[in-house]
Amino acid sequence: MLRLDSLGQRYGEHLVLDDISLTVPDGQLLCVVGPSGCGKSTLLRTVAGLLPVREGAISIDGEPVAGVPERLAVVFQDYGRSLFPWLSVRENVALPLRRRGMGRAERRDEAERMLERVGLDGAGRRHPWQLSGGMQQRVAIARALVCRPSLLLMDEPFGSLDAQTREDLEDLLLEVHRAEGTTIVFVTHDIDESVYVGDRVVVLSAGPGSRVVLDLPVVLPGKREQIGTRGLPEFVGLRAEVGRAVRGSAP
Ligand SMILES: Nc1ncnc2c1ncn2[C@@H]1O[C@H](COP(=O)(O)OP(=O)(O)OP(=O)(O)O)[C@@H](O)[C@H]1O
Repeated sequence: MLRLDSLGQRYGEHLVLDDISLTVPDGQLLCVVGPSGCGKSTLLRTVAGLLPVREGAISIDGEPVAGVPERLAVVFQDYGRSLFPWLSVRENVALPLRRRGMGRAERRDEAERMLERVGLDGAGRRHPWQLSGGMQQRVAIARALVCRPSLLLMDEPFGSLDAQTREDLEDLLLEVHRAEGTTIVFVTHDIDESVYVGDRVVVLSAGPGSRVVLDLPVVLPGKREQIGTRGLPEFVGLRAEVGRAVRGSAP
């Protein structure tokens, strides 16, 4: 469980986040949306231990966050720079397992299992630069999940992909989330995307000093599916509610 208690964050004198309190239960996929510059990435960077906690507290499974937490993985938008071009796809995915002291054969098997999970079985011997952007982001997701993190942070992970690939990866994320049960905090600009992938959507107000202005559970009937789900009256209603909160909080 991830817990934020009255979290505040600033860059020098510039207050970015103010009094953010949230509890994310195990296995939840939480989406965070808000106007540009409101502090979504700052929130993720703080949870990831990349920025010191200035006010309030963060804990993961009851342990206060101080430095980069052990069982945490992060996927950024910029897949092109997140993979090592000189390593094969399989070696990229297996890399985090080295630090765990896992033997070579076991590392290879685990990497192959994750590649299969993200629909890239057979691509293990290729290099990242031989793959499309969408395939590279699948590799980044496989690498993030290979250590079975207790928390996965995703910062606009599909932001630079074309619409079709983006939809494919949203569905892949839902599938992997169902199978692995990982707790995920997913930052996106895209209101539709937040309602489509989220179990819950949190909207931050415009800065300086962003706060939570909406905390909405997403309950949709049936299995999510791109065309059908987005046409449901429940989906349309939730999207409008999130849209109003984002627009209402914009400067
Ligand atoms: N390293 C930094 N030093 C100083 N100010 C920063 C730094 N990083 C971000 N900021 C400022 O903090 C505020 C929040 O930035 P952040 O990137 O967290 O917002 P965001 O909601 O993720 O934005 P976007 O949606 O446009 O990606 C902005 O005003 C930004 O200019």
